[in-house]
Amino acid sequence: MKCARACAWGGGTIINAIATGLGAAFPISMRATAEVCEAERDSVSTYADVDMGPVLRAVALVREKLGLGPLSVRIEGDLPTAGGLKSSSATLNAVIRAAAELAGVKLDLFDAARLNAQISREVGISVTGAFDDAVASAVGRAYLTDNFKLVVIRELDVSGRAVVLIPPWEKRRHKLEEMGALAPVVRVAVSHAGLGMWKEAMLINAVAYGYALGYPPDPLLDALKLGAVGGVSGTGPSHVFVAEDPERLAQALAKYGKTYVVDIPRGPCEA
Ligand SMILES: Nc1ncnc2c1ncn2[C@@H]1O[C@H](COP(=O)(O)OP(=O)(O)OP(=O)(O)O)[C@@H](O)[C@H]1O
Ligand SMILES: O=C(O)C1=C[C@@H](O)[C@@H](O)[C@H](O)C1
Repeated sequence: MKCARACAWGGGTIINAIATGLGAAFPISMRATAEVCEAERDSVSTYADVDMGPVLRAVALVREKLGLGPLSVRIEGDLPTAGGLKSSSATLNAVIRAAAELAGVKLDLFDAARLNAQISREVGISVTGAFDDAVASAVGRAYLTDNFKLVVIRELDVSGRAVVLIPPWEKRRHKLEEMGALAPVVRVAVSHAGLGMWKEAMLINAVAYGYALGYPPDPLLDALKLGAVGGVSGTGPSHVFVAEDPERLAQALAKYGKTYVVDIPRGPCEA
């Protein structure tokens, strides 16, 4: 039986696309790796404690699109599935890249992300398709994207290191009406990102979505006081901050939950 392996990055939010359809994300150096093998029937195993229904449906769609038979998929990695860290985008990117190799299909990383967005909408693991997350995860760079048109608007120059905070708060992704109500503010973030001003965009986004989703503002305020930028990632509860002195910030935020210092990759994940 032939097998292939590929990996993809998790990520953090600059602008959550749920309110406007336009979003931006950057990669973080936590990954999901997929080993995909020809098999007698579809199966998926993973390191994560997640509902396997959506990923199984996604694998069936990936192999249909690539003209493959049944697949056994094993997902490994260090990317937490706490919510907000783009674990579904990374998992699906890793599966798509490995399956494409198995099928002998040359798939450009942006096209892999497009397929990811189409499938993630179809199986219901994202609202907009999360093309912003999928591109950052596959290409390993930060971009502003239009998730409905599946186009990249521009690259954003995000580099250095980041702090991931995973607080013990429940997910609030069902608050679609609240997120939509903040669209006028999120459009201001999009205007800034369009000019390359991603730090301003990230702060406006964090304040808007933090408010709409009702997360406590304390981690964001503490991070701002220490000169970092960031806030809630996606719909949370994870928060992500880009910081000059990430060790100091991680220490300051440890009272809110688990913290990790991560790199911001500058290229695709290599398995
Ligand atoms: N590490 C993983 N291994 C296998 N399947 C996964 C993994 N992460 C996500 N999935 C699949 O995607 C579905 C949605 O997961 P989840 O909502 O936690 O994604 P997420 O990307 O972490 O969330 P967010 O969009 O908030 O960052 C899961 O039910 C599962 O089917
Ligand atoms: O479900 C979605 O469409 C999205 C979820 C979050 O990750 C967002 O950050 C992303 O921009 C869009």
